[in-house]
Amino acid sequence: MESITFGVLTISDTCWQEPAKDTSGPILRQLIGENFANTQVIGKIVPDEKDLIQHELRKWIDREELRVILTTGGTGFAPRDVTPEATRQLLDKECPQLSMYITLKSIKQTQYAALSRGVCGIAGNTLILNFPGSEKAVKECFQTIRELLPHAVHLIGDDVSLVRKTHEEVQSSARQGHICPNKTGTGTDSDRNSPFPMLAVQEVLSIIFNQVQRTNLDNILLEMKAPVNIPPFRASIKDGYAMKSTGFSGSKRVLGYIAAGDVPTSLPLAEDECYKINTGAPLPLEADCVVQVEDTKLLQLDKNGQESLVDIMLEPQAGLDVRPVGFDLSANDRIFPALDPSPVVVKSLLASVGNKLVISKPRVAIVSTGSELLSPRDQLTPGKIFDSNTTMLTELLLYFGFNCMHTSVLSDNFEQTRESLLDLFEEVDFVICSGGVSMGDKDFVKSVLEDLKFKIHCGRVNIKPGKPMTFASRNDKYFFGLPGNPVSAFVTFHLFALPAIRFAAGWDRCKCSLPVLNVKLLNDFSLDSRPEFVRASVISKSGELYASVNGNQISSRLQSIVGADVLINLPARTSDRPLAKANEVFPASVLRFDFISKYE
Ligand SMILES: Nc1nc2c(c(=O)[nH]1)N[C@H]1C(S)=C(S)[C@@H](COP(=O)(O)OP(=O)(O)OC[C@H]3O[C@@H](n4cnc5c(N)ncnc54)[C@H](O)[C@@H]3O)O[C@H]1N2
Ligand code: MOO
Ligand SMILES: [Mg+2]
Repeated sequence: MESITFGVLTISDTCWQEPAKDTSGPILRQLIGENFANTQVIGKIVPDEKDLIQHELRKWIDREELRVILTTGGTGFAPRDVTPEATRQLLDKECPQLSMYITLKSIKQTQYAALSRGVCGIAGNTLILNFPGSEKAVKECFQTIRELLPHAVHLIGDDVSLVRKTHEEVQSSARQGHICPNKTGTGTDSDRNSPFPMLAVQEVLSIIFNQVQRTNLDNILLEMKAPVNIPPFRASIKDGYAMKSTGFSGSKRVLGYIAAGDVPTSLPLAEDECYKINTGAPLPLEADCVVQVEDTKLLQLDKNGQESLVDIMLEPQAGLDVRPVGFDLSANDRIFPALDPSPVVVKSLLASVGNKLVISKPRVAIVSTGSELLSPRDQLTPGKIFDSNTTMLTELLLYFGFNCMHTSVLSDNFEQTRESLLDLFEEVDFVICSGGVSMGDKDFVKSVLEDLKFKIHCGRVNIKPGKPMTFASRNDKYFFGLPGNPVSAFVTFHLFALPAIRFAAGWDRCKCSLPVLNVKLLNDFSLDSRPEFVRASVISKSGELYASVNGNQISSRLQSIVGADVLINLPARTSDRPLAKANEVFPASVLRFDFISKYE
């Protein structure tokens, strides 16, 4: 076991309401970090609610790599103090001597330690210790058990042989450098090549769609019935005059004016009378048609300057320019005639029937890795570059209607990457990471994934750019390791990450990938040994779509996405076909809604 993961659970109504008041949790996390090198710590705050405490404890107990849980708070005599009761129910084995030891040591400091009811025990392969809530108490309790923890953890893991090794490891303050995950420095030539086969694009996509759990939007949306009629009243379609169609054309007295938003009038209406009415306004109960104002003539104004007599110059027909109740959508009909996950469609249709349902979207985090990265707001320093991937990927998510919940920029460091991913996956479903997935000595991403027990379904794809694209998952958590090269990240986001997120959001599989249409090459283009996704602008010439390649396609040159309307899907070079010729037709993936740059 390379490292011990701790969970620190603050149990307190007050801290739940105001997290800033939680000082004991952070102190414990700090003490763990200071005393145990090579460990990860995650923290959480829950109120003094038994089921919420147990929910969080169960989540952590189930995490294979999480071996120690320290709770602080809720161990006293107060009515809301339920931590021991919540904990005890989850234990496979109680460790009363451990809690007694803690109490005996604490009692030397204060007799009030006798009023703490905290329990210690083992659940699965996790050791759980209840500490009191005060800062002083957690410091004392931590000091009491510090020495015991590594042995206890390995005894639980039933691997006593590791106790000594772990003891040195866990006690040593020196951080252990990780040897190159690709072992290229070990001299054994076997590791001079990637162990991951280069998979075809379609194969990667079918793996993705088989792995990613799709939100069943169909059930949610297609089963929804309209709670109201649209329109809820007989509504005028035009600005004009509401009347009885049996009254024929000719002059009619104007009884009043009905604006949109007015309540329908139930006053009697003779055949030679009418109401002035606006579009969207409710018809008077006795009217059955509307003649638009263009088909009338004003004959008279009353002394207040209001219309009093009009000439209806069109023969009125029953139902003319009237939307009957429920005409657009009647109550109990399905709101969605078909599945369309576009937020514009879903949200506006739900709004139209006053439904407040919020369809949650997949939670996504963006991670950029690379010790060379600087924030675009920093000053450039030697050996560094500005991080453009974080901005690009965040903007791409936004462009496609998804939100980025977290962004983080990590240096090329195994532990830091591991800890960050562990924390992020507590909060999100997808991590879209760039960098550190190829053959480099500090390309830790794949080995971190393995360490976190993620299954790497794809470690390389047979495409250019984007070859080292990595897709991994663990239960319902999904990880995309896009290559660090900005254009590789751009292309692989579109080809793999976006379809996966859309699928998780409930999109139909056929709509998840970018739409593909045929384009004609404007100029010759030499083919690569890998199938290539070339950035190109589209010109519509007499109804035909031509694609003009956007300059040098090297995967580091972000400028190639300028004006990129499509990615031309070019085949790999073969001996008898080294060149894609001008006017040849190729499929192209459409990158944006406005994908025609020029009309000629
Ligand atoms: N020996 C081999 N070397 C490389 C191979 C290979 O097969 N054998 N693959 C090449 C290909 S193809 C690609 S793509 C890159 C991808 O490598 P990584 O995913 O490990 O990316 P990094 O090495 O971290 O960075 C690559 C490149 O991109 C720059 N970068 C990284 N992050 C950002 C960012 N956030 N913003 C802007 N630029 C970024 C980084 O500085 C590097 O220049 O591997 C090839 N190598
Ligand atoms: O796969 Mo890389 O993106 O060609 O450089
Ligand atoms: Mg690299």
